[in-house]
Amino acid sequence: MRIAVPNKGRLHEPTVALLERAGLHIENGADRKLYADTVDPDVSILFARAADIPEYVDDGAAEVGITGLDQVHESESELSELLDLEYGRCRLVLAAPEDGDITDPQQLEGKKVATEFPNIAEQYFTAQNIDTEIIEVTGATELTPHVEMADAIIDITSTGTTLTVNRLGVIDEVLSSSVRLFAREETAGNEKIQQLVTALESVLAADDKRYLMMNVAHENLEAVQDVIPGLGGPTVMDVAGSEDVAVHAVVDQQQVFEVINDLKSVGATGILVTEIERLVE
Ligand SMILES: Nc1ncnc2c1ncn2[C@@H]1O[C@H](COP(=O)(O)OP(=O)(O)OP(=O)(O)O)[C@@H](O)[C@H]1O
Ligand SMILES: O=P(O)(O)OC[C@H]1O[C@H](OP(=O)(O)OP(=O)(O)O)[C@H](O)[C@@H]1O
Ligand SMILES: [Mg+2]
Repeated sequence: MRIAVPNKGRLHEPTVALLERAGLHIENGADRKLYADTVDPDVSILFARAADIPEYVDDGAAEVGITGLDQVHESESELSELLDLEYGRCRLVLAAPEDGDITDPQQLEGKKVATEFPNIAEQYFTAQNIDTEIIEVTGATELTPHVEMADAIIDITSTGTTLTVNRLGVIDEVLSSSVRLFAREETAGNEKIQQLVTALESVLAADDKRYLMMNVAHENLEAVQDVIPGLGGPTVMDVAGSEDVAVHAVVDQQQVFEVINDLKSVGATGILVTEIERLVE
């Protein structure tokens, strides 16, 4: 199985880190190398531009791809989404100069819209019966309304800083995006692909969980068990040479603060909180 992964840019590192956590250590990938093996002899990695990855999968050069949903839509290929990997979160928005008159997409009839996403833009305006001229650029789209190249843009925003410093306001949201794992429809059910889905899911499931370990005197055990929400009951183990027991439990990250306070008040001691690599349910 070949996995197409962004070769550079902001999606490269988190994608490699995710695959590593999922157990697919990359073996002989050197800087600028576009192909690498993994510890699994059946899995290799192709490094490609984020925008080209849907094409690699559609053409069969790779069985699965990891890139932004925006890129999958822009490619107009019919691919199956297998998993939302939840990073690279951004929005594709229609934006226009803050001090201009354009406040509604309908006002763009007969006007120019600059974008790195011409297919998405075309679909967006066609669906609303608005006839616009799409101007394709490959970056720095926010400049175009200020040099009379365009009346509005469709571009990515995440923190909103780039729009603000370029005095552009959001008129509409075109697409909400994050990084996805996808495959061709006909191969999506393959065993190896499903194993990859399970491995990546286990990393995502572990992300918002924490592992708690603590010592508890026998007489406090029941109170401690009442306090731990956990995935099923906590694990209770004898501690050699001690009257105490060790209690281990998995809890939601958001609950850790409250649970620790509760545990302390019912007599738990030596409380440890650790991150979890993977959680296979
Ligand atoms: N500001 C952002 N915040 C979050 N995600 C983003 C942002 N910009 C882009 N992305 C996501 O990353 C993907 C890749 O973006 P892009 O192709 O622009 O590469 P890059 O990482 O920005 O590198 P470069 O623009 O230098 O080539 C986009 O398709 C989108 O899914
Ligand atoms: O809302 P913000 O956090 O400011 O992010 C949005 C900016 O990030 C991306 O640009 P990038 O840095 O990838 O440069 P590019 O235009 O060359 O792709 C995107 O094209 C926006 O310009
Ligand atoms: Mg970019």
